[in-house]
Amino acid sequence: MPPKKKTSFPKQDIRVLLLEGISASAVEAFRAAGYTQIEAHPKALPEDKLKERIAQAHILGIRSRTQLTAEVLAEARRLIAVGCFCIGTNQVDLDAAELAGIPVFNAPYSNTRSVAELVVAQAVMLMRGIPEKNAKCHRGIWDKSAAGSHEVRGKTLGIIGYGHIGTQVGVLAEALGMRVIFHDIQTKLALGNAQPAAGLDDLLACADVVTLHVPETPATQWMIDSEKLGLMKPGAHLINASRGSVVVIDALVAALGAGHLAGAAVDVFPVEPEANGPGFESRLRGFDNVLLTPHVGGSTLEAQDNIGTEVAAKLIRYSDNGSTLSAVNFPEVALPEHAGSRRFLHIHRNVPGMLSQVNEVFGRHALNIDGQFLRTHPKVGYVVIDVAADEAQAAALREELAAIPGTLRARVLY
Ligand SMILES: NC(=O)C1=CN([C@@H]2O[C@H](COP(=O)(O)OP(=O)(O)OC[C@H]3O[C@@H](n4cnc5c(N)ncnc54)[C@H](O)[C@@H]3O)[C@@H](O)[C@H]2O)C=CC1
Ligand SMILES: O=C(O)C(=O)COP(=O)(O)O
Repeated sequence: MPPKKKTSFPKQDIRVLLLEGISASAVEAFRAAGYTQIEAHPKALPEDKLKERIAQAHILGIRSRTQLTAEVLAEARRLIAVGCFCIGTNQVDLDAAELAGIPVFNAPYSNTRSVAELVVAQAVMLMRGIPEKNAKCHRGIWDKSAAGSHEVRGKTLGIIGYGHIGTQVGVLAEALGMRVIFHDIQTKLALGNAQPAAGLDDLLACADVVTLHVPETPATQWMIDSEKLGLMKPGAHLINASRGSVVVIDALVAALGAGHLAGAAVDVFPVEPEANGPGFESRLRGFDNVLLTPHVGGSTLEAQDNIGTEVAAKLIRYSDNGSTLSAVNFPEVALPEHAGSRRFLHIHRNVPGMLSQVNEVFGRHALNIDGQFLRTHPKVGYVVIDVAADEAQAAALREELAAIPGTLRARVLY
């Protein structure tokens, strides 16, 4: 018996393009779900190549490096969904993707713990002056001394951005005996004994170690500049594993150069190299008291394996079933299975009269609707209709749905 046809064209024609060394667990998940055309690249693609390849892809997987601008998305004529195999989605023009009818998914928690573990370890290393001592040992210099070296126990950790990662960092830091204060733009439930700071400036003035866990937004861009660094306690440490655009590097260089800060750990940079190998430039290079890491906060095998499975599952569910639950830019529809009926997906501009035009199409064919699910965002609507239609009717219906003015995408699943 031929396999049940789930999509408007056979699964073996759906092209999945995975960039930036996405875990093999994602490839396995797609294969297990019957997808055969999976192309996986170990690196990001340069923009011209990306435009060329995105034009052919139906499903695209990226990490934090690939910039999906409106210009790049304009080439994505066949693309049905994007998976960010990471937490941040700032690398995607989410509005442009939505207006093109493309839902974007991510893995909001899969690498949270990996980042938190690294940050807590960095806090310990910085407070002990280990980066400098390590560098000296490598140069053959023995510098056994307690000067400037402190336990973290009893010291204050200031967390800016008390979300998933920030709270985990706080819990782990308290286990080491640190006093935790935080600043967030939203009111947050404080875990353990953590306390909200009176404000950002207050946090900066009180903390021995400041760690950043905000997303990249217009408000967080260059948020830590020379003025904010100047508010930090003399001899304090800064950790940035959020986004490179949050800290003004020249200001950090000045604060370290002047000895105002005792050290820093930086995992993310305003400009990051496209690929592994030589080519990393930063004014922070050469400071013995600065821990530099190549954006590896979330790069553990455990996290990458989980992310591969999680985001692939969301993409497969959307491709097979139409569910957009947990999409970051799209009307969210949680859909039941639809055995016995064909499923039509209609993504459209959210303008008056759209639903009645969609229903008219089914009315013309005198078909009963088994189920209908609608969610809208201000600019985009997503309606899913289950109907017992035969193959020929389904093809005709899809054409008619696609012809409704304002349609962004029309697909049939069964
Ligand atoms: N270095 C790495 O490899 C990784 C970096 N990240 C970065 O970490 C960021 C945070 O991740 P999560 O904790 O999962 O995000 P989240 O969304 O759970 O938490 C972010 C928190 O920041 C707060 N916030 C937003 N704007 C703010 C502002 N202007 N001032 C103060 N607080 C503000 C939010 O209200 C929220 O509570 C991600 O957006 C990503 O950029 C995430 C994973 C790995
Ligand atoms: O999850 C995130 O937001 C990260 O920054 C990790 O990005 P990556 O998958 O390592 O490119």
